[in-house]
Amino acid sequence: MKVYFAGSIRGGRQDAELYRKVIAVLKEKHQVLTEHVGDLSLSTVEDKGDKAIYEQDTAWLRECDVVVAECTQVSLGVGYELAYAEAQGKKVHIFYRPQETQLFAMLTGNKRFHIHRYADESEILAQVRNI
Ligand SMILES: O=c1[nH]c(=O)n([C@H]2C[C@H](O)[C@@H](COP(=O)(O)O)O2)cc1CO
Repeated sequence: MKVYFAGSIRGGRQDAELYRKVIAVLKEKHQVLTEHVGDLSLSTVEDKGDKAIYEQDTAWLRECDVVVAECTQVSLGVGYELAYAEAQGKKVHIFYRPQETQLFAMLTGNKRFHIHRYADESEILAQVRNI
């Protein structure tokens, strides 16, 4: 499948190393369209231009088969992507660590989203292997 992985960039890069590992697991079976989200050297300031980022990412959201989002680190960009994916009728998996954040009702209350709670890295990697 073509996977759109969503994770915080300008919202904060505290989990960037985890995103990299999740993407590596996804790549064992799937094509990941957004590998840059797990790039530890990714700049959070505009380089290729925000318009280009928006146009590329929304094109990938239309192209993908499934969206996988890690939402522990709050990101408006990821929230926007989730709503865009829902409007496109895409399957959406959302992962978060409940011990660190109370996820938003607009996500956990949406029965079209598949919500996965996990405690640590080994748990999310095992869950992602089942996608
Ligand atoms: O440089 C970027 N490249 C990019 O692809 N994005 C997309 C992919 C991420 O899943 C999401 C992160 O949003 P934010 O930057 O608001 O945390 O937005 C976001 C940015 C920066 O906002």
